Amino acid sequence: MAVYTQVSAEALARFLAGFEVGELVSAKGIAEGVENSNYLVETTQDRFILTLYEKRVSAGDLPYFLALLDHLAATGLPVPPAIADREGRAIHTLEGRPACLIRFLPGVSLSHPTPAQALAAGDAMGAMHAAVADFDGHRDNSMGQATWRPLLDRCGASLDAIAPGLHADIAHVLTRIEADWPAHLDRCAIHADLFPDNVLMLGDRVTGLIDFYFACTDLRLYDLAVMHAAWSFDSTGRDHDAAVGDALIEGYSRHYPLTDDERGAFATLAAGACIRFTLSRAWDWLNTPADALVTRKDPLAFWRRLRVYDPNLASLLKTLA
Ligand SMILES: Nc1ncnc2c1ncn2[C@@H]1O[C@H](COP(=O)(O)OP(=O)(O)OP(=O)(O)O)[C@@H](O)[C@H]1O
Ligand SMILES: N[C@@H](CCO)C(=O)O
Repeated sequence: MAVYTQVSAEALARFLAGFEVGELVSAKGIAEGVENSNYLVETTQDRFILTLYEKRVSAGDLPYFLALLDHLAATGLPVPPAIADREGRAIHTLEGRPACLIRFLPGVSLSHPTPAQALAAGDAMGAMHAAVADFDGHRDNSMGQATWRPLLDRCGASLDAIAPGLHADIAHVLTRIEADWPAHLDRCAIHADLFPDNVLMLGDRVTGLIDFYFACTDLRLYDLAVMHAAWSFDSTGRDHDAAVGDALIEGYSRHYPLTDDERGAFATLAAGACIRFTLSRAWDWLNTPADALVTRKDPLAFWRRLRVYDPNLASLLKTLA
């Protein structure tokens, strides 16, 4: 589960007293997620999400994330803005961590999206990219393509404890991706982590896009490639559901039809997404104490997806053959 920082009832009641949100009724740690500590907070007026930002979110980036959320919310997209306190401040410190009180959105995140749900989610991503056309915030991608080689080096030979030969295999694939990376494609503010657990839905309707804490300026189509890799496989990365992947692209294409150039680059972008999540998960796998209150995610689940995005290369790798 992801509650790294415990918040006492007393500290939470004091914190909420600074807002016009009513009195604390209950607070529960939320099990989902690996990055930040999240609580579902109920007051006499409403429900909220309290997020305490942990390892990968730096306090200095919060103004960018909150400005992006405000911008998207103002265009009518279902994203949760942070609530300002009586003095107009949305960014706080609680139990020593940067913290925000966030509007609660209805809906549930799906474990097994259908093509109809993927169509709606792809459409929502397209609408989000259209909505940032006049957003002037900028943030470099702290987990972007240029960071993968240094992260691979930091993980080092320990990767072979996850699967023998993994370090050499990732290095090999990364060399190919670096050579083919389509850096000339359009850039804009992207979500960069729009997994099924970051999309809330009711039936086939998107009711929330959440967890913008990797948002950054990067290739627009890389966002769709991350989504494709995250949505159209089972949790082990072995089974690919092409209908879900196609539906995502179809929904997205209502806003931005893919050009031939973009179609040609898509597999490289998706293979890049596989590397990004293999490496971040591997880093966590190797560096999270076994008794931590968080479920480590399997790095190989993203690595296996390469069999779909680059079957020829995958067949040459010791860890995938
Ligand atoms: N604004 C919101 N409205 C309703 N539920 C929310 C909201 N924000 C977060 N949640 C709930 O909290 C869970 C964890 O939130 P979130 O995905 O932001 O955590 P995280 O640790 O950053 O996760 P990740 O591992 O995906 O990066 C979500 O799956 C969802 O159930
Ligand atoms: N969505 C990511 C966690 C954020 O880096 C994963 O599933 O690995």
